[in-house]
Amino acid sequence: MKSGGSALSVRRWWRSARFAWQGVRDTWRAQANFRIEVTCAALVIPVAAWVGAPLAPVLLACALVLSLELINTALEAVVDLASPDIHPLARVAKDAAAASVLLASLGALGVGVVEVLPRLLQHLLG
Ligand SMILES: Nc1ncnc2c1ncn2[C@@H]1O[C@H](COP(=O)(O)OP(=O)(O)OP(=O)(O)O)[C@@H](O)[C@H]1O
Repeated sequence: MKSGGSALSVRRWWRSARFAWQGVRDTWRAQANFRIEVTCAALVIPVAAWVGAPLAPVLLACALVLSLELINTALEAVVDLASPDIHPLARVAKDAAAASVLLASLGALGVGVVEVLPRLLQHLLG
């Protein structure tokens, strides 16, 4: 891990952003769940804006789910590297990481049900 150079270096920041974007692309290719979550976010955010729902909780919920899916993918890769064979600790690590995504997804669903769904129904029916 290199952290030298000025904190204000645009070149350093751009280099880090390119690596981060590569992580998003790798996860998009490898993880069907990530593709589903990105699709849900891309649908829900414009709908939330359209019906006048508060955008901050919706954006935060989407960011949380996608971020945890990226971390879950990173952890799976590290576990597969460190423990290609079956090991109880590898199972604990992978299951806990998967549980974090599940919990965030349930929270995001709750935000959608509380903040977006009633306004959407009002727009469509009212
Ligand atoms: N090395 C291992 N040792 C023990 N159990 C493992 C190991 N690798 C995977 N598992 C078990 O199998 C499950 C699925 O693991 P896998 O690596 O296939 O993730 P996945 O199906 O790609 O998960 P996700 O849907 O979150 O991407 C894990 O949650 C864990 O319970």
